[in-house]
Amino acid sequence: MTQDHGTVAALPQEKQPQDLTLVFCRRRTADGPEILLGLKKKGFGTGKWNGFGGKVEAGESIEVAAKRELLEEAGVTATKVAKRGHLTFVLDSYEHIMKVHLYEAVEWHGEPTESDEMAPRWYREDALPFELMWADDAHWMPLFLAGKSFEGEFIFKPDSVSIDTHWLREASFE
Ligand SMILES: Nc1nc2c([nH]c(=O)n2[C@H]2C[C@H](O)[C@@H](COP(=O)(O)OP(=O)(O)OP(=O)(O)O)O2)c(=O)[nH]1
Repeated sequence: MTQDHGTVAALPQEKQPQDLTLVFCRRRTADGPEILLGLKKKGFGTGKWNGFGGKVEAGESIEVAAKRELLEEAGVTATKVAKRGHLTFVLDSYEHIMKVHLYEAVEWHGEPTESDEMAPRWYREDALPFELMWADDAHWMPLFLAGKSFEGEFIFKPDSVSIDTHWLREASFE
């Protein structure tokens, strides 16, 4: 099935969408730009390096949820975030269709601190551990690091690890 934006497969009808957030902080150093990742210690995606985020709670705006998860998981307070991505993930191992709202923390403060969910660490942006991250990240992270905004859809193989089909394009969220 083909849709107007190039979708390569029909989404499974039996799954309901669920909104989640994902936030990245960046900093400039003498060695070049760095991005804050966290090693997920428990729950979905344990053992992977990722930005900080989680499920949007009932009655909560997506942006408020993004800031809350960053504070809960990394001890960092974002006073200004900018939406940079809208990604749909479909995995056999997850009961919902994931609608991940991806943000860059434009203004933030606080020293990243380990929580019970994530162990934070700064990575040079030219040396990211893609082999220890979700498979889709290698597709869209170059756009993120280049300052672009984007949307896309990733349908995983039955192993929930590798990607079966996907589309990705630049987008605007202003
Ligand atoms: N980079 C990347 N992030 C992903 C992918 N799939 C995926 O769920 N995420 C992100 C979105 C969320 O930030 C996080 C999953 O949320 P979570 O299960 O930790 O949510 P939560 O904190 O509310 O969890 P919990 O306390 O209720 O267990 O992982 C992916 O393929 N790539």
